Amino acid sequence: MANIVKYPQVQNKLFAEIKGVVAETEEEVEEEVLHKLPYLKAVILEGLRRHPPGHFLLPHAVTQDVVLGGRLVPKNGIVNFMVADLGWDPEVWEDPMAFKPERFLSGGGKCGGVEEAFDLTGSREIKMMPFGVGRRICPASGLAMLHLQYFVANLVWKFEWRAVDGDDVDLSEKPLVTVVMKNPLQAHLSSRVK
Ligand code: HEM
Repeated sequence: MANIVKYPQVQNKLFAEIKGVVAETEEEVEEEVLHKLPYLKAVILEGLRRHPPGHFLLPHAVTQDVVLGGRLVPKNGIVNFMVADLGWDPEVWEDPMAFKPERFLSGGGKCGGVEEAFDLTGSREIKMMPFGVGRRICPASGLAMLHLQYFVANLVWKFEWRAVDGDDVDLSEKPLVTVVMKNPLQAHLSSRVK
């Protein structure tokens, strides 16, 4: 939501996309239409890439000696995966620190591709892993994606979000159990409901 407030063009594009599939009189964006909103999904994916709630996975361990990139990880050795850094790798992502949902849409840049084809589970390739990958992937990743899409769609459908005058939204992060905003988002909301 902070990026949506910071970049009004993202919010306008999102609102226009929702308006294209939801009748103006509808109070709610229903779950059934979420699959018709590729830009919404791209915004959520970009949020998870740029600001993954966990900068590390749960610690994993190897059950036998493994050589990874020329280095030995000994049996029972603990491996930590640097989730945030993976999503910010300039070798993989063009202009990685910028918030550009278009990169998840067809032809949207170095990591572009048809949005539906983006492999969040990492079963084909791993470009980011906000939910982990493989056997220990977050079992609620589908539920989390559904809720993120549903809530963001409805928050933008029902309210116009504007930054507080003179306030450049500060995206600095603070690590707690998950990573949160260092300075919580402040915004002016106006109801769009007529
Ligand atoms: C945006 C929301 C969420 C994110 C980014 C997220 C991310 C993650 C990550 C990175 C892991 C560790 C994976 C690994 O170590 O390989 C994990 C594990 C887990 N998550 Fe989530 N999660 C989210 C929401 C949820 C929700 C809503 C639930 C429960 C309803 C949940 C339940 C779990 C459980 C039970 C595990 C442990 C799985 C295991 O160790 O086998 N997560 N999650």
